[in-house]
Amino acid sequence: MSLYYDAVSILTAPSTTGGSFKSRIYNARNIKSAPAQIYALIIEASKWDILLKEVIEAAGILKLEPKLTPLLSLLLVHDLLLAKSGLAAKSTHPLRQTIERHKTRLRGEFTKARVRRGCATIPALKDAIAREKLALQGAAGISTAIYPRWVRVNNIRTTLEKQLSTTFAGYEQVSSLAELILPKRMVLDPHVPDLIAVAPGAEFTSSPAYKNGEIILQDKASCFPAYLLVGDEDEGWDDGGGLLDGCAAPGNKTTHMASLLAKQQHKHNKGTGTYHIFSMDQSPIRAKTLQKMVSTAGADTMVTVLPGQDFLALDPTDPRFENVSGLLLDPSCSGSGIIGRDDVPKLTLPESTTTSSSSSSTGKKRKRRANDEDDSREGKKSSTTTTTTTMTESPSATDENDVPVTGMTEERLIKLSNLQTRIVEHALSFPAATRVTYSTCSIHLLENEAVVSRILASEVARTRGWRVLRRDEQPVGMKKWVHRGVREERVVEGGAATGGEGVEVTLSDEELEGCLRYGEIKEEQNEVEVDEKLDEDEEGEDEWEGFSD
Ligand SMILES: C[S@@+](CC[C@H](N)C(=O)[O-])C[C@H]1O[C@@H](n2cnc3c(N)ncnc32)[C@H](O)[C@@H]1O
Repeated sequence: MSLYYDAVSILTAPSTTGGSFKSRIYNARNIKSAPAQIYALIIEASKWDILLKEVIEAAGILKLEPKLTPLLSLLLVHDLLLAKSGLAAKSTHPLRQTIERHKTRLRGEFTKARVRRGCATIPALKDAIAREKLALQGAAGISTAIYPRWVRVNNIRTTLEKQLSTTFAGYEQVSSLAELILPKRMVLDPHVPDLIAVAPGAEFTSSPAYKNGEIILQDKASCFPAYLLVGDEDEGWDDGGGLLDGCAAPGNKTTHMASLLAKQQHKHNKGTGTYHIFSMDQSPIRAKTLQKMVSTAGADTMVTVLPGQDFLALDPTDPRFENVSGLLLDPSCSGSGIIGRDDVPKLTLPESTTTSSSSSSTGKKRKRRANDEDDSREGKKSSTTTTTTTMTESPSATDENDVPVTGMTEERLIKLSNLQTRIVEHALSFPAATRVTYSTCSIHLLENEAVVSRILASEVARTRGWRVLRRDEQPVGMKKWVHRGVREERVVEGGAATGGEGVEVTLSDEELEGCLRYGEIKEEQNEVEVDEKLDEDEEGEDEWEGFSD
């Protein structure tokens, strides 16, 4: 039974720990059950919450069983009615017996709720509930479209055109993220090729395209580094050198690089062996996930995974790397940019005689920056930021991040910044390197622009003539991106991390243009203008566009 108590403890813990919802579970110290099991239970229960509330209230079990809390009852009833293997508890456990005393009633109410919605099957019912939830959120003024689900088409296995006529066949193409409030709508991203935004609740993990690696769920910000490095099919990577991903697990950016290369190769009729990618992670466990993702994406022939390899221990003069000309570095960071992603499910709970209804079960949402307006609508904005810098020689989240932000102090940020700087400096020393991207999912200047500034001042950068890539040299979609580097730390109100305020960098305007920030941005239709206009507009009101994995 600890599964249900563990899930309750995760959902009711104060949100001071930061990180994505998944990382909070994996980093929780007080749980006994498998983190994956807790995660799956909460995510699944959150998809059904409004129906479960209806069933539990109609069955009246909270009045009959005073030991059950609304949240506990919702999780238990979910498993009783919907989990393939039923309740995860011994038949003698008192909590299981409490629920099972009412199983006939609960099942009866569940059937009535299904029939009321005219659904013959459970999948049809699931769809109906997803639509009801979206409509309810819309009615409450919560724009779910601000947290779209991002789907990247994998050019190794398929094409955008094929996916539009299969996976997205029933989808209506709309032009702004705000219109994703209704299901079965999609936006083709104007910045990153082959990237599609859909409504946040959209489920793809059981689709053939997802299982076959034709589509990959990867947030927009996490797509910047590979695109900046590899570029478009017409003006992209053409120096024939190899690529290297130094901090690669779970593999989103490695597989994105492979996809971009595959597109270029198809277009120019080159064989898939033309380019090669070395991909590594110092964690042997995470490297297994990396290898799995590479294989699922069909990139085995393009990518060599070096499991458990510390990038800093890699010898740049090793003959294997003599042609490596592009390196992508996405090292461990504070993860502060994903702290506000609000991906902790908020469950609508059943009413008991003593408990008020529809309470949000989960921790508080992180506040936005002090100077943001309109904080009143829950989920309106988040402070998610990924910064990517591309450097040239005369360079994400899901669970990409592996450092919990718990107790993040300035001292800790400086340590991370030191390590990040060492990692990028090491990349700059590869003999054939001409381009390097560095990215974090941190909002802190210390981990972003300050790292760039330190790298530029390093000996290797000065002797080798490294500089930051100018905006006019960036791939087409990235030139249009509005948010660029900043000189001063942005103050984040109420954030768990405090470090870095007061820190400044002296990067030139041109160098800041090479640092792309992901965060609150303007509506996309304003971004198709010329660069100068975009710069002017940047000062204006901004709209949240998505979040990073
Ligand atoms: C933010 S995650 C990378 C996410 C990945 N780029 C993606 O897009 O899926 C950082 C990874 O860097 C790895 N890492 C940190 N320092 C490293 C080093 N010195 N050498 C190799 N891997 C390292 C960590 O184990 C972690 O898996």
